[in-house]
Amino acid sequence: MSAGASGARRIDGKAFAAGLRARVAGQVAAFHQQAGRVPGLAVVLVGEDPASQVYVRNKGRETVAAGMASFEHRLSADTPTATLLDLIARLNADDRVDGILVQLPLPKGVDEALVLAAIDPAKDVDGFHVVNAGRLALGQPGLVPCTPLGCLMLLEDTLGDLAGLEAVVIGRSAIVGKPMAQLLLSRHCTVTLAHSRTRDLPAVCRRADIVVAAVGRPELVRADWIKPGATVIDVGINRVSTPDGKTRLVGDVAFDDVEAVAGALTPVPGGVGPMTIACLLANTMQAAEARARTP
Ligand SMILES: Nc1nc(=O)c2c([nH]1)NC[C@@H]1CN(c3ccc(C(=O)N[C@@H](CCC(=O)O)C(=O)O)cc3)C=[N+]21
Ligand SMILES: [Mg+2]
Repeated sequence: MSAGASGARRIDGKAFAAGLRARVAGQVAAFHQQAGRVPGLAVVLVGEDPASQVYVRNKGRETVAAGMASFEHRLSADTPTATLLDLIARLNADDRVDGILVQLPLPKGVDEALVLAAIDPAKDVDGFHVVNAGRLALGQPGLVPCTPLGCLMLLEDTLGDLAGLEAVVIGRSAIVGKPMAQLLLSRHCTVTLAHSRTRDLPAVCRRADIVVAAVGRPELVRADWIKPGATVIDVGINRVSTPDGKTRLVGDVAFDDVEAVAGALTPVPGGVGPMTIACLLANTMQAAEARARTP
């Protein structure tokens, strides 16, 4: 193979997500038959962050495409925490609503922890509530955060059984890194959760059969960090400026270099991002079925 030639399989998250959304759409149709209603997802957007507006629009479109009901609530950036808590209480009580997602980050001045704690854990399709985080930590069934769940699906589709593999997760956020580590542990990986204070991160990564990068640092992970043949999952979505004055999306992984060494890796875009939204729909379906069982 010539220098720089690609050795890695490109993991097609976009295609996998389309398949998952189609399977969810089938479950929605069956649920509609049995329950006489469709699952519903409420998305709450506070403020006018342009990236958040794009995500929320995409979520709404894909929710409807899967046959579910979509409820969007847009509030101004200066909305008091109490008003938001009031809305959450109404959504908790609304039987048409199976899933509630409050788009993060919330504007400064809103008490994020208080808002997330107010969501009924049975409707917490983001899996951010302490009850669902605790269930995941204890290995109990519950709602699992969408991004790490999507990463796990791609890993199992690529590698099959993950038992015994060395996994290094870079980034310890409550939304991705920590739940990712818990999920890999549940699949019997040997898990290292690395972060900004980790000593010799390249050497730690070189042990890994699986690297999940979730730090938000453009192209941090280089080719010489990767054991030949390893599977690399790139959670980063970084918008960077190019010399010609435009912007483009890059991940936390130096894709072109790592592609020559890795066994398989996800691109950005078209990797983990589409899986996040597909898993949100899957979680909403799961919440609807659980609520239908225990009204
Ligand atoms: N409560 C909450 N839950 C979230 O799940 C949540 C959130 N807040 N806040 C923002 C982040 C970000 N996020 C993404 C979802 C889809 C793509 C996605 O589909 N990306 C595409 C294209 C991206 C583009 O072109 O801009 C891709 O990677 O191929 C990206 C990012 C969900 N988030
Ligand atoms: Mg960190």
